[in-house]
Amino acid sequence: MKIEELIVEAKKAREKAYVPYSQFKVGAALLTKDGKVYHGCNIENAAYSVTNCAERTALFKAYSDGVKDFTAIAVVADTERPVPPCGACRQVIAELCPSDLKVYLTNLKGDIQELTVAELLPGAFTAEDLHGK
Ligand SMILES: O=c1ccn([C@H]2C[C@H](O)[C@@H](CO)O2)c(=O)[nH]1
Ligand SMILES: [Zn+2]
Repeated sequence: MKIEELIVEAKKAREKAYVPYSQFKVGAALLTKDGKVYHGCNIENAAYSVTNCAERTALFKAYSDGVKDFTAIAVVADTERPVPPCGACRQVIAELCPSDLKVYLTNLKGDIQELTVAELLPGAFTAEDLHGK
């Protein structure tokens, strides 16, 4: 699948966002090694802090289906610059995706920032830190 197609999928995911509090819709599209696409949107809550971001929704959907091998993730929002994932999502992406996985941050104007998971969260806290001696 071409990156442009994955970004179209992220825009479709964005339309499903549940955002009664911020009105800020975000979509994510996670491409698996088998060529399947998992959609994710942000899902807010009256108790604001339990909101789930689009990126984590997509990853958690895939993981809960037992799917763990990905080739790319695209994220889109109506932002001036390509939408930057929050710190929580960067940490979850760093845990569940390989460090060389391609991340495409985009916006509705068509700007695309391509980076790797390693670049998304340099110095991430990892399982090695937890268990290493
Ligand atoms: O990369 C991002 C940034 C923000 N949000 C969501 C969380 C919340 O619902 C809204 C405003 O922060 O946007 C995402 O889903 N992904
Ligand atoms: Zn987030």
